[in-house]
Amino acid sequence: MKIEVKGLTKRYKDNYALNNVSFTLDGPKIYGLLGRNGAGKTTFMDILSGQILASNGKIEIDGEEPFDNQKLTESICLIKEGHNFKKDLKVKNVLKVYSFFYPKWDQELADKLIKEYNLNLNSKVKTLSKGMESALGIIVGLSSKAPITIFDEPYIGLDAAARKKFYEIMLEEYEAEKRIIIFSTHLIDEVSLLFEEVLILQEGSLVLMEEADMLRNSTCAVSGTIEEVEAFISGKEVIEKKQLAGMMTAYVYSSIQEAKMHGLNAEGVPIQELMIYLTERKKGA
Ligand SMILES: Nc1ncnc2c1ncn2[C@@H]1O[C@H](COP(=O)(O)OP(=O)(O)OP(=O)(O)O)[C@@H](O)[C@H]1O
Repeated sequence: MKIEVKGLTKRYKDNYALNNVSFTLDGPKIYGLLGRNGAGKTTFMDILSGQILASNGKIEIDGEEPFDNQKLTESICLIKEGHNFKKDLKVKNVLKVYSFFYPKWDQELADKLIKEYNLNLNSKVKTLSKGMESALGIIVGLSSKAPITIFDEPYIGLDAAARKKFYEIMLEEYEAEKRIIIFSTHLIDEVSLLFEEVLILQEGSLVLMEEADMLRNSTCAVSGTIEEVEAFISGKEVIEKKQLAGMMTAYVYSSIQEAKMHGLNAEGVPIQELMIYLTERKKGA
């Protein structure tokens, strides 16, 4: 499916949650949607999933707008942190409701994940712990097999092992059947290796949209003595530099290969650092 975002604007009184944002997500990929608090990520995902209307501009999914369009929303599954399910429903009934709604629902996968996450089908949602409720959201999101699956901080309360399991299963399922997965999170370092393309929002504007591999190849973390590193980064765009005991590490726009040719230690820059740098720079601009 193709998602075209055209001049998308959402205004709450004088506050622009999204301000004339345009981009296209073309085809199945795992997209990382990143940004600081209040950047407009949830607003974008709510408009995309047909839950709220834009103030101006629009989103078209294969040429159709999602708001009030049930046929289209059967292809979109949005899982948010908490607040996904009616509290009085039992787990098995939650699964039933979603299995009716999503035409490509995969019951076998749902059954497998219920076991993986140790959920009791007869428990009511209101009796689940935060982590268990998040697990149920993850189960619904993955089992929906919706061609556009959106996870908005889906794992509040889930421990590190349970999150790792989620990433593994998500990747397995994605490899088995590709779809558009939009993943928004503040735990960027944990999950960034899964991203194929990264979008960064800041104060309602898009500040970066780039293939993750391209980002990894065009930036690097170099370390060595202060003199060596200073000489290498001179004239280059520097993201950040730190000194410790006569040594320096700098995050810089340059390839790992180039840094290594200068005899420096070099590795990739964490996408989280890049996000902080780009959003700070935008603020100060
Ligand atoms: N219903 C609303 N009424 C008024 N303002 C809103 C509403 N929803 C969002 N906003 C404002 O729009 C801006 C963007 O909010 P949004 O929730 O989209 O950001 P976010 O990037 O998802 O943030 P976070 O990472 O903190 O979840 C914020 O300034 C927020 O206060």
